[in-house]
Amino acid sequence: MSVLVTGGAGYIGSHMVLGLADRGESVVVLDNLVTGFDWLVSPQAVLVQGDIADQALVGRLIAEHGVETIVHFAGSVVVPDSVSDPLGYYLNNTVKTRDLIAAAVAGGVKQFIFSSTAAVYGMAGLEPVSEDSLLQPQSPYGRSKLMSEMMLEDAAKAHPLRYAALRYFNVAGGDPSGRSGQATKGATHLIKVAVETALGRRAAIEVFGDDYPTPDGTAVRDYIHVTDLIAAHLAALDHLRNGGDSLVANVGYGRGYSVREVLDVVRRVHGTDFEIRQGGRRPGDPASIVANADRARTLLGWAPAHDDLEQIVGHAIAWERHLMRRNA
Ligand SMILES: NC(=O)c1ccc[n+]([C@@H]2O[C@H](COP(=O)([O-])OP(=O)(O)OC[C@H]3O[C@@H](n4cnc5c(N)ncnc54)[C@H](O)[C@@H]3O)[C@@H](O)[C@H]2O)c1
Ligand SMILES: O=c1ccn([C@@H]2O[C@H](COP(=O)(O)OP(=O)(O)O[C@H]3O[C@H](CO)[C@H](O)[C@H](O)[C@H]3O)[C@@H](O)[C@H]2O)c(=O)[nH]1
Repeated sequence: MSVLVTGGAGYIGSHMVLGLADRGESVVVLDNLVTGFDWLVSPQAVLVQGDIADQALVGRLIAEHGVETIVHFAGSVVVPDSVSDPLGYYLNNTVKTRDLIAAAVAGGVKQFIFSSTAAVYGMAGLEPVSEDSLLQPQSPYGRSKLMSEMMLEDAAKAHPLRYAALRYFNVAGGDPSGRSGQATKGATHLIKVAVETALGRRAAIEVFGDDYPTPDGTAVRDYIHVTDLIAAHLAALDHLRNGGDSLVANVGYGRGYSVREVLDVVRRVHGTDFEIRQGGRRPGDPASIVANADRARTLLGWAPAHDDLEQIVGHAIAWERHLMRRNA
């Protein structure tokens, strides 16, 4: 009995592989290595290089490894890129997820855990959003993920498949013992870019927009430590294995930080100043998104252990130093 992790060579997926392996689970990773890295995959897992849309391959992996659960991270993840290449995002995130779900149903997979996103809410306002808040994605990325949620909901009604769609807020940081982190080339995520700038790998960081209706005018997000996010996946896996119902759940801390506040924390934790340039708004960006994650806490028993922006940034810095030594 194995767990199939798609996108397991990527940032978040590689942490899931570690979380599963640490529990003694048998893990198969399917990843086409478009943005992932084979060296990020724990040697305790089997890595298969291939595409999630290859239904014959997925069917073979399910049969050969006795896969009962698929945890689906593979996808395209950059909000502004989805604005310039919507059809590419709908193909990789929606059409190919449909193929993967079809292979899961055909192969008799029992449980499916899906990487959804806070981007499904869109213009959320400053109040924390719960799962039944208005779904109004502002970007093709958010829409591509919402459509995947809808497909899962319908497939689960028609077939013996139960699922958890976890809506992640902004994931950051790295494995506390330094085994994985974000290695994405040309990364666009705020904490990764800020840490690269603090370590002198970029000349400056640009703040996208200072005229949002937020306390300091810069956009507000709910940053969650990747290890806490993985704990929510492991809790969702246990919930489904124990016969629990399908669910959609937010995974965030319920506390928002503005871009300026995040940059202050990076400066403080790293102990140096770096150049910050003020720029205009980035297409597809909502002003603020903060989670109400009561459902994950009550239904899954999820209890975060790293809810501390300084710790998140500290782990991101430690990982970045590791990458610099590795590439030296
Ligand atoms: N990073 C965040 O803050 C965040 C927030 C919400 C949701 N998510 C979701 O989490 C998931 C993982 O994101 P990440 O930050 O680890 O990104 P990532 O780019 O590091 O990981 C994605 C992985 O999927 C692989 N992949 C992409 N398309 C594939 C395909 N067609 N077939 C096989 N493999 C493929 C890539 O090679 C990569 O290893 C994504 O679905 C993303 O939408 C991320
Ligand atoms: O160099 C930068 C990078 C980012 N930002 C700002 O920082 C905030 C956070 O941006 P990120 O790119 O780090 O993250 P997003 O909120 O755009 O999106 C991330 O979180 C979402 C969920 O909230 C999605 O799921 C998505 O996959 C993931 O990339 C945004 O206001 C952005 O404009 C900057 O000002 N400068």
